[in-house]
Amino acid sequence: MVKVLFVCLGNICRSPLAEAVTNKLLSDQNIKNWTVDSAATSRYEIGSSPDHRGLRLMKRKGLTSTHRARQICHEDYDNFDYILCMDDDNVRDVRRMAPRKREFSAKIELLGRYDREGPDIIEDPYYGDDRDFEAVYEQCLRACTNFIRTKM
Ligand SMILES: N#Cc1ccccc1-c1cc(NCCCN2CCCCC2)c2ccccc2n1
Repeated sequence: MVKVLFVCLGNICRSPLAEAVTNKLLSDQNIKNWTVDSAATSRYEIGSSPDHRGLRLMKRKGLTSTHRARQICHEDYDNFDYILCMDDDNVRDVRRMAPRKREFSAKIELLGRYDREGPDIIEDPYYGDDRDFEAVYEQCLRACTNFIRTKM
């Protein structure tokens, strides 16, 4: 049983895409006992569906998402084994928002570190276009594929 939380700034572009990619990879490999979720460091888009550009890309790739944006909370730090962030600002904010009083189980890492062919950082495509969302998808596909392989 692996429990992984993907995190980005608004939880409508990068992290719900990483969540959808991971769910598809697990389903295609008939791996059942994983928990996959995503969250935001900010409160910008709480309750929002994934960005329409991301939903369009998911449809093209045969992915689905019913996710609604939520902000990371203290329970996440013990409910998940891994909190995988998209960029260094996310890592900084996730560390800053962690519960102070106690140790917690989640390992906070950059998702891109699992992408051997690309950069460690998965850039925010919010002010970008479909090509930027495609680039985020390709990085997530490689990184999530390797993440699953190393945690099986
Ligand atoms: N901030 C930044 C930023 C900087 C560089 C590149 C992208 C972004 C950026 C901006 C967003 N919303 C616009 C600003 C939101 N308002 C900012 C001031 C407080 C009230 C809210 C995003 C929303 C969802 C997901 C990712 C986003 N990413």
